[in-house]
Amino acid sequence: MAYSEEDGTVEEKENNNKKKTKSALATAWLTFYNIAMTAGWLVLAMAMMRFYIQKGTRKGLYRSIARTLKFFQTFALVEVGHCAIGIVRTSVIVTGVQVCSRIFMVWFITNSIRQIQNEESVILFLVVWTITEITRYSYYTFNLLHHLPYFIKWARYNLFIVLYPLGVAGELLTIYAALPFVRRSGMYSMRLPNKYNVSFDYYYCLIIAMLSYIPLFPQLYFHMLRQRRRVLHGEVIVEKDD
Ligand SMILES: CCCCCCCCCCCCC/C=C/C(=O)SCCNC(=O)CCNC(=O)[C@H](O)C(C)(C)COP(=O)(O)OP(=O)(O)OC[C@H]1O[C@@H](n2cnc3c(N)ncnc32)[C@H](O)[C@@H]1OP(=O)(O)O
Repeated sequence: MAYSEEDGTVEEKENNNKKKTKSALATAWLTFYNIAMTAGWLVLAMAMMRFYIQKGTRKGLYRSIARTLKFFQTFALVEVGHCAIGIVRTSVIVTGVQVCSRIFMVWFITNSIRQIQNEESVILFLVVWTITEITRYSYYTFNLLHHLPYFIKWARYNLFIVLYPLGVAGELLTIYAALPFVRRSGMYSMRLPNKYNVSFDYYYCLIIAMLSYIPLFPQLYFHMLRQRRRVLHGEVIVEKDD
C-alpha cells in the first residue's frame, strides 16, 4: 500500500476526491432537478388558475393540463433512483409507494377514463398535489443552496398535516367514481377463455388498490410526522432500514 506522510494513504486521498466529485455532481444534478420540478408544478398551478379564471368552470380543466401533469408526475420516477443510488437520504419503499400511487392515479385512472375527468375529486387532488410539490421542491432547492427561508421549511413540514388526508380523499373518491365505468367497459381486463388461460379483472384490482390505502397511507403519514419532529424540533429519529 502507498503511504503519504501527511493525510494517510494515497488510496484514501483518491477515494476522498472521488467522493467529493460524486457529491458535487449529485448536488448539481439535484439542484437542477428540484428547480425544474418546482418550475413544472408552478406552470401547472398557473395553467389551472388561468383556465378557471377564463372559463369559470372546472369542466375541461384536466384535459387542458393533462400533458404537463403526465410529464412532470412521470418524471418523478427519477426520485426512486435517487434513493436507490443513495444521493438522498430517503427510503426507496416510501418514495416508491408515493410516486407509483401518483403515476397510477394519473395514467391508469384519470387519463384512461374520460368520464371522470371533470369530477370535483380530480380537481381536489390536483390542487393538493400542486401545493405540496411547489412547497416540497422549493424546500429541497433552497436547502441545497443553503438559503432556506423559514416559511418554506414551516410549510413543507406543516401543510402536509391537512393536505395529505385531503389528497388521499380526492384520490379515493376519484377511483370510486371510476368503478362503474370500469365495470361496464371491462377495460384492462382479461376474461376466460383466452389463449393465455389467464383472467384479470381491473374492477377488483381498483377495489384492492382502494383497500391498500388503509395500511399504506398511515405509514406515509407517520413517516412525515417523524420527519417533521426531526426537522422542526430537532428530535433524533432512528428509522428502520428498507
Ligand atoms: C401501483 C399501484 C398502487 C396503488 C395503491 C396505492 C396505495 C397508496 C397509498 C398511499 C397514498 C398516498 C397518496 C399521496 C397523496 C398525496 O401526495 S396528497 C398530497 C400531500 N402529500 C404530502 O404532503 C406528502 C408528499 N410526499 C412526500 O413528501 C414524499 O413523497 C415522501 C417520500 C413521503 C417524503 O419523505 P422523505 O423524502 O423521507 O422526506 P424529506 O424530509 O422531504 O426528505 C428526507 C431527506 O432527503 C432529502 N431529499 C429528499 N428528496 C430530495 C431531493 N429531491 N433533493 C434534495 N434532497 C432531497 C431531504 O432534503 C432530506 O434530507 P436531510 O434533511 O439531510 O435528511
